[in-house]
Formats: sequence, C-alpha cells, structure tokens
Amino acid sequence: MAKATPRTVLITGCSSGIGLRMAVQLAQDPGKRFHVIATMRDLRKKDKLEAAAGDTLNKTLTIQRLDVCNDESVTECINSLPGKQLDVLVNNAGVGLVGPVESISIDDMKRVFETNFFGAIRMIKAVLPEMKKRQKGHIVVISSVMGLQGVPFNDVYAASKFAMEGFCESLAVQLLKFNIFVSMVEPGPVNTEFEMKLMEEVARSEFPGADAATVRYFKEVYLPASHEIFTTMGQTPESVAKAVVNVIAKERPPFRTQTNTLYTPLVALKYADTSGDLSVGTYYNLLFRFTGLFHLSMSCLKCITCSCFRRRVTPA
Ligand SMILES: NC(=O)C1=CN([C@@H]2O[C@H](COP(=O)(O)OP(=O)(O)OC[C@H]3O[C@@H](n4cnc5c(N)ncnc54)[C@H](OP(=O)(O)O)[C@@H]3O)[C@@H](O)[C@H]2O)C=CC1
Ligand SMILES: CC1=C(/C=C/C(C)=C/C=C/C(C)=C/C=O)C(C)(C)CCC1
Repeated sequence: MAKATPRTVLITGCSSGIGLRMAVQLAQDPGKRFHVIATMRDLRKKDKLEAAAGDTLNKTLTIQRLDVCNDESVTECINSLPGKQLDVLVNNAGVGLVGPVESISIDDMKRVFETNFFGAIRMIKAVLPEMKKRQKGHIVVISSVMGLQGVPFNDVYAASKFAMEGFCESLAVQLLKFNIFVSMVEPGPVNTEFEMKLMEEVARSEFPGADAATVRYFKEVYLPASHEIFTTMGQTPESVAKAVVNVIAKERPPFRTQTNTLYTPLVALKYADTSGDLSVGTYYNLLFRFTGLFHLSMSCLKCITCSCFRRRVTPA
C-alpha cells in the first residue's frame, strides 16, 4: 500500500522549551508521518533547534521566521507554504507574568494578551480559510492548567489562558461542521526557560504601587512555594511534547488533554464544588496556612495522585 503523504505541522515559538521539543519529536517520527515547519520570531536563536533536529533538518523539519504578534510576519510565513496549506497548527508561543497586580503596568498586561491570546488568534484566523475550504485540519493550543484554574500572583497570565480556553471552546463546535478539530493541551509546571525568564523579571522589579505586606507574601510565601511546585511536580518539556504528539497522531483528537496527573486534583476541585469555595479555600490553605508544612502537603498530594497509587486501586 502507498505511504500516506506526511502531514504539514506548523509550530510557533520553537526557539526553546516545549516548542523546540515538539518540533524535534514530530520530525523524528519513526513513521515519517509529519513535515514540521518550526517557527521562531528571532532566527538568531535557531542554533539550539538545529542541533537538536540533527539530520532531520531541511528534511522533515524546516525553520522559518514567525512573530505571532506581527500581521506581516504571519502572512509572509503562511504564504510561503505550498498552496498556503497546513494540516496542523500548534499555537505554542507564549509568555508568563507574575507578581502583585498593583505593580504591573497595563502595557505589560497587554503584552501578555498580545502574545498568548491575540497571537494565537492571529494564527488561527490565518489558517482557517484554507482548512475550511479543504474541510480538514487540526488546531492545537498549548494552554495551561492556569487556563482552567487560577493561581495566586499569576492573575494576568491565567486570564490570558482562560481567554484562550473560552475562545476555543466556542470555536471548536462550529469547526466540527468543517471536519476541523481543536485540541487544548493543559500542562502544569514544566521545567523550561519559562520559570527562569519570570524569575529574571521578578529580580529586576521593585514592585511599585504594591503594599509591603503583599510584596512580602509574594516574595516570602509564593515564590518559594512556586519553586517547590516546579521541583516536585514539574514535567520535562519532552514529556509534554510526547503528549502533544499523541494528540496530533489521533484520528479523532480530544478537545482537552491535561499532561500532569499530579496537578489534575487541584483543577478538579472547582468541578467538585460549584460555589468555587472549595478551590479558593484549598489554594488559600496550601499557600498561607500550611506554608510550614508545604513540603509535606505537596508530598501528600503527590502520594495521593501518583500513578503507583492508582495502579494499586486499578482492578487487575
Ligand atoms: N513552562 C511551563 O511551566 C508552562 C508553559 N506553558 C505554555 O507552554 C508554551 C511554551 O512555553 P515554554 O516552552 O515553557 O517556555 P519558553 O519560554 O521556553 O518558550 C516560549 C516560546 O515562545 C516564544 N515566543 C514568545 N513570544 C513570541 C512571539 N511574539 N512570536 C513567536 N514566538 C514567541 C519564545 O521565543 P523567544 O525565545 O524569541 O522569546 C519561545 O520560543 C507557552 O504558551 C506557555 O504559556 C503551559 C503550562 C506550563
Ligand atoms: C499548586 C499550588 C501553587 C502553585 C502552582 C503553580 C506555581 C503552578 C504553575 C503552573 C504553571 C507554571 C503553568 C504554566 O502555564 C501555590 C500557589 C504555590 C500554592 C497552592 C498550590
């Protein structure tokens, strides 16, 4: 039987982290099912991807410039594709933002929405006409657990991911009529440059406009706890990439995929109590009341939700 033509997959934000790993895993697919257009806004950063891509470079993986915040850049990149056609779009490019809201300028907040929300929508708008014409396509969004459940001091970042979730939940229904699938991938903390970039910004800020108590809660309570979460629960970008490859490979891809089972119970709290008090109260307790016991409570959480525990309760 003749081999199927590889599907063209365009990924945004491939200079580092999850984007880079997704690009490489798809390009190295043993069945050669994909041709990857790995994009980044600054081609001076392409060395790391080139090295990781190895001999797939310019075979199953090509690198192109694309800034999701720039109309011309997006048009130029899409127009350069044969027939302007794309089978899978992976919206991965994203930026974080942490800190007390009082100290964050509206311009900085807008920058987060420009990338995480409008950037992804700019991409979706650019590929939809062709996908609809061909009645075929898959749009993947690297959302976050913070697109489902807020986390203190991440208010604006969480809002940008919630916005994406609402947008895609609405769009997915209409697109099914055109045989186009939408998939949200929701990782918990992932050990990429993401956290380091945030910590660099935090180190530079003097938190203008925020009161001393809030700054103290942020620096002395939230930051160490958050670091602990990345250490105890953080996934590798490779494992998130693997989850995305599985989603892309499915004939009927799921709408939602959480990649970190350790984090799932924290998200589930809001569905267990529709008043929302259970999740707000639990986050409050974890952050402010059990701070001394934080390490222990995280270990308990890990124990309750880890896969070895599940294995014991699954019938043989
Ligand atoms: N790390 C984590 O804990 C989690 C991350 N996520 C999400 O995963 C995605 C990838 O993040 P991750 O790999 O961790 O972080 P990285 O910081 O390693 O990667 C982010 C990527 O986005 C790119 N990017 C930023 N702005 C633009 C833009 N305007 N146009 C094109 N590319 C851009 C960056 O490029 P450049 O190098 O030029 O800045 C970089 O390649 C993001 O959407 C993030 O929100 C979700 C859950 C958890
Ligand atoms: C779970 C939890 C916390 C931190 C969660 C963090 C830091 C999650 C990070 C998720 C990321 C980085 C998603 C990216 O999109 C707190 C508030 C410390 C204490 C309460 C319980």
